[in-house]
Amino acid sequence: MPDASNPASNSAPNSAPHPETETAPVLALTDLRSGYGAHDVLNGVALEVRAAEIFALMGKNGMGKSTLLKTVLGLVPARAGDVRRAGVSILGATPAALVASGLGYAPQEQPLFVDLSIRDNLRLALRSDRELPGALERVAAHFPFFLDRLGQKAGTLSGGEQKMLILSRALMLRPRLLLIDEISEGLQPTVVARIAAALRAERDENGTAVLLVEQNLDFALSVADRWAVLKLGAIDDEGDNDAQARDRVLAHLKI
Ligand SMILES: Nc1ncnc2c1ncn2[C@@H]1O[C@H](COP(=O)(O)OP(=O)(O)OP(=O)(O)O)[C@@H](O)[C@H]1O
Repeated sequence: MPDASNPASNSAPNSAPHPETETAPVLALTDLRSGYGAHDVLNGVALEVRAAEIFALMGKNGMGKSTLLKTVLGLVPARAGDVRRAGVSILGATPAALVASGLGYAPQEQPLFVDLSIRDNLRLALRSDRELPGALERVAAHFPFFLDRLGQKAGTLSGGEQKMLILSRALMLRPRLLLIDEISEGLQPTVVARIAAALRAERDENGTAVLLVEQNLDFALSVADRWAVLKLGAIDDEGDNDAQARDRVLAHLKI
């Protein structure tokens, strides 16, 4: 039974990437609507993430950013619209199919097993221990210090190290598109800078696309190629990460 909160849980690090068409975006949302009970949260979101780009999604608290990621993953059911991954609709796809399509997810909630070691937290995302050496190689490329501490319990890691472990677990599965929910929350600047460096390297060296939900504007604009602001469940503004980006985003985030 795959773990629905972690679509990476049923995958192999070397699974073949989803066939990308030359023209289709890595992720395309059209008129996406979802919510909880009688409460509509997403009110018709249209968004495209392209190959090998980091796309930052920002917005004030409660505007629906996490709900958008969860709707892409099917954890919150879409009420209307479409979610297309490399041109193919993934609405209603199983967690295993989402992983096979190249999706990875680093959720905002701490999804680690605190009483298990770093090694076991990584192993749980793999189908077989045979895949562990390749997966650890991938982890070491970004956060080599984990290799010396594989036996340490995840619950004894610092907050920043736990975030790096969550990111490592998602990246070791070699996603084509990684969804990341507020990874910088509560972290000190040096840790945020390490995570930023890992994301840039992942994009530049492996062509991985990232949809980054963030409140930290400086971090988001230090890595993003493009950005959008979500307001009341719809995209209010979007653009390239150019000289005007910071002022434009700030204008939307002002109270
Ligand atoms: N499981 C749930 N059941 C009912 N309502 C929910 C649930 N999860 C979120 N909501 C509501 O949906 C709205 C959007 O929440 P969401 O977490 O997507 O916003 P967000 O933009 O990610 O906010 P934040 O930046 O504070 O995390 C909020 O009003 C929130 O209270």
